[in-house]
Amino acid sequence: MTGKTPKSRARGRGRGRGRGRGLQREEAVDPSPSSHPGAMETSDLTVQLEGVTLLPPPTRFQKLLESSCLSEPDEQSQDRDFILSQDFFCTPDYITPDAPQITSCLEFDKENVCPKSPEKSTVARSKRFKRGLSPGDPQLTNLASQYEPMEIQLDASSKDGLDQLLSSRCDPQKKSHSYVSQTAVALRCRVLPPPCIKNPYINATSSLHVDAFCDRRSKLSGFSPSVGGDGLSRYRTDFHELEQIGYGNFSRVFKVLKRIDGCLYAVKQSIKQLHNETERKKALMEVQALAALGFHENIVAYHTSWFENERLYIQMELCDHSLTITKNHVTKCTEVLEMLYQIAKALNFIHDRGIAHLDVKPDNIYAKNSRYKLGDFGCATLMDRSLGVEEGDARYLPHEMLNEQCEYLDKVDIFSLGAAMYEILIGTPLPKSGPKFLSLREGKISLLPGYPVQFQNLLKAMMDPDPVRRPSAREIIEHPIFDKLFSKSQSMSKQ
Ligand SMILES: Nc1ncnc2c1ncn2[C@@H]1O[C@H](COP(=O)(O)OP(=O)(O)OP(=O)(O)O)[C@@H](O)[C@H]1O
Ligand SMILES: [Mg+2]
Repeated sequence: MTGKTPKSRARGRGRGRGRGRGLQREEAVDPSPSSHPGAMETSDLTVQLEGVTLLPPPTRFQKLLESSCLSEPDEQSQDRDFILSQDFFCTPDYITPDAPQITSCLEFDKENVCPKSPEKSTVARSKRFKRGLSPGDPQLTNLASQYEPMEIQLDASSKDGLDQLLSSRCDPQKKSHSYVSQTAVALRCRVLPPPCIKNPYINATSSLHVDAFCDRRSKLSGFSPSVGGDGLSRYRTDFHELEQIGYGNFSRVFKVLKRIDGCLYAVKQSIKQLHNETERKKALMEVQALAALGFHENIVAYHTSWFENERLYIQMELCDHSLTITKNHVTKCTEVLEMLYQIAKALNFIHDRGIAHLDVKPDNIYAKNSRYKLGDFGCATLMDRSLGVEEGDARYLPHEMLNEQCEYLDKVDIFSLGAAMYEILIGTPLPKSGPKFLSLREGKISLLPGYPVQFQNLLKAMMDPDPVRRPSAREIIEHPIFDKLFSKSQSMSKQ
């Protein structure tokens, strides 16, 4: 970002608007211009902008303002309103680009104009063009000459499209050089969308999979890992980051405020840059699974995702916290039953759609308004094994998965859910290895005094060494133990 402090940015924006309006009021009181309208504006501008000092000699930019005002008396007041707005000089912080090279190629007259507002300068230039200048105007040529073209490397696939795009505007002699203005690059980013990718979790026969974009897919490589090539960070443009709320082996998760709708979300960001296509494809499996699944009240809701700076960003529903075991952890039996029931419903939903999660554990179960939600689909795969299998956290995996002899991927999730609930009940993290680790995989779980035997038997069945004998997610949610739980909660709500 720029070197501006947030405070200075906020002040700049707030005052700018106020000053613009203030000037209009002053002019309404005394509309008579002085003999030299340009000089009058310069002094007004100095007063209004306080900290921004206009030093002699006048800049080319000022000259442009003055001559424009002299040549167009009827548009004078409109132009002033526009130019004297502080917004003209300062880019709002959320659209200040991260990429420094763009700033350097657009900076001009650092002393008089807020130097870190390249995007606004570009916009302002086009507005001036509409209001008074024609393409052949020497003033415009003068101003444009200050903008150095930037040399960029073009890959073979994008070059064709870009050449077509620019053919009507480029000098044929210059075409042989790869000099392209920044505006053209930004334009290219808008006209050439990223490729469409097939979602492996959606049935191939589905009507959604008419291959409308197959030719585009084959021509363009990658998943546009550098969205933001026009210098804007989508993350910074769309969201205001509030705090980091979690991290895992692969990602950091932030609580963010979405600027356009004012709602809070969680945005998960990959820690490592995903340099090659294989890495990016693998990371995308998570969002593809979430998108293919759609909405379920016990699955963390997925909103959107994108690549930026070679990292994958996933915008999700914000939850309160995960069920990670902490010190002084106490959980009531009814709460654990509720968790088991709700996550079994999530598993039933995904298993019905042929997807296995393969990383069910307390860290990946989130609580929100006393509802429990399954998240982190980073290891999700198809149960028919047509996609690769990547195992999750070994502490919660059954022996058949660790021995890579796994036929029933849905039953892996059942074991993991049983192990996760067991861990929450005993209140201490499960072992990563050793004799205790092995005995748990042999179905030897110690008795839990104070908890109903029926419940303990259910957990034992879920962690059975034989995957076939483990109950399915549907069998779990239909277990009679939940009848008691719900009849109790119903009678409590009637009271
Ligand atoms: N939607 C969310 N709302 C609130 N907190 C979240 C959300 N998503 C993730 N978190 C927090 O961030 C942590 C890390 O997220 P996540 O498990 O998705 O990352 P990961 O790198 O894939 O983890 P792992 O190491 O398990 O593979 C979670 O344990 C949780 O505490
Ligand atoms: Mg996780």
